[in-house]
Amino acid sequence: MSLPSLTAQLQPDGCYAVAFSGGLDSTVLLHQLVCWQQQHPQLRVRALHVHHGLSPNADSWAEHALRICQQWQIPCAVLRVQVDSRDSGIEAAARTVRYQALFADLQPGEQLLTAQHLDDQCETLLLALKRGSGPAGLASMPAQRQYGAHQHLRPLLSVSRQQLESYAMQHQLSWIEDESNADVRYDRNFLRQQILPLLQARWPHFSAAAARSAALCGEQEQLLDELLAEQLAQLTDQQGALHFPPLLAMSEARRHALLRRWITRQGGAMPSREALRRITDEVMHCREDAQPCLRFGAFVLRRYREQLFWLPHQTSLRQHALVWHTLSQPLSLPDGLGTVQADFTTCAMRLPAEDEQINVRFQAHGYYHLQGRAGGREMKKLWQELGVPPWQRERIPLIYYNQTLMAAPGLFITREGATRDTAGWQAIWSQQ
Ligand SMILES: Nc1ncnc2c1ncn2[C@@H]1O[C@H](COP(=O)(O)OP(=O)(O)OP(=O)(O)O)[C@@H](O)[C@H]1O
Repeated sequence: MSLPSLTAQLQPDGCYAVAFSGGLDSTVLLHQLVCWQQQHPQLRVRALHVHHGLSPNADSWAEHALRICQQWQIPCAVLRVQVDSRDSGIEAAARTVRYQALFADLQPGEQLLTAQHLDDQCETLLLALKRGSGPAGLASMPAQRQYGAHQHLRPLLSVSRQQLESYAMQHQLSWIEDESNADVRYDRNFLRQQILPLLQARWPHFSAAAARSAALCGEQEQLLDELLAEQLAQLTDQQGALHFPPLLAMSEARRHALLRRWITRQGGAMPSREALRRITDEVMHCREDAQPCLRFGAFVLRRYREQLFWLPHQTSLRQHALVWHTLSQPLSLPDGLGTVQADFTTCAMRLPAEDEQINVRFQAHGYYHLQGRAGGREMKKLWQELGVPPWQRERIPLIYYNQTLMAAPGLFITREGATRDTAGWQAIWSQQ
């Protein structure tokens, strides 16, 4: 079998890492690259095998991958991962960690190749139909996508499994069969073993036609992406918050299209129609002071004033109190909040007295006078004036001397914390 698709998609002087499971598809892909490299010695190819540790055979698969690569004189790395299937099914969890490991191992300028084929694409489309997906889901797998700084290509997407098998026979390739592929309790295997053969027997071009439908859906989605990109950029601020009032004047279709793109850009999964309706009804239309919060897996959607926020699920740090013993050393904050450190080149806050201990807490109540402002205010009012959303108020490090609030780094200094002489410091909060 000749594979024009490979040479059409790849560069003869490119730098490629093949995700090599040792199964039929990736064995054919790797073999083609090895042959192609003989004609184009500048082509750089290596193999990456992910060891999931899920099957008792995982070690022997890794050994097989290494053996084949040694035979073909291709560098091969085995990447060991741990699959945690608590949040999603085992297949989805394995896929997530697999791609994380593969992309993390890529070198600058290297592109990732995976070997999904036409029948995989057809199965993906049928699975998307089963879930009731919209055009983005029905678009199935793109032949090419950008992932961070790297390209991910699927050069065999238009090649059928039967073609791959003939190629493997012709070149006497050996490959491994994952025993779990026979288990029809998995939806994909059920389609592969029991449904697709029936469809193919009746309509031999079914997979190719389904893949064409997927590509057409992908094209529509891309067009919408392009048409909506400018408007989405105008509505989104640098932190990713979405200014939503204009969405309420739009048709439902346009509002949903913008919300979907905003959510996926923030790292969320594609929301259902029902979820989008709830966002409109329960979050955008609710009373301003209602503090709505919708949970989506590991994320929450919140509203503050006229903006929507898509945030990782975060805990309140109200109960935390840390003692800052040595000002010359940065103080590490809990829950990935970074550090606070002292800057003695700026004289903003007074230094603590002998009997005052510096501590950092994450809550404040009561009435305060701030430096540089006339009159005092309730803490709640101060946060409102500063435009700090309620959920952030319990995650901002506050500097206290004993029981008295002195400052919120970068936001304010209280009258008690202000310095009246030339000695002093300021607290800097670094959130990396
Ligand atoms: N253990 C592995 N090590 C390296 N690459 C792998 C491994 N498993 C799968 N791959 C790569 O991913 C491709 C798709 O494999 P498979 O069809 O089993 O994945 P999947 O779980 O259905 O998910 P997806 O198709 O979305 O990646 C393979 O052709 C191969 O390139």
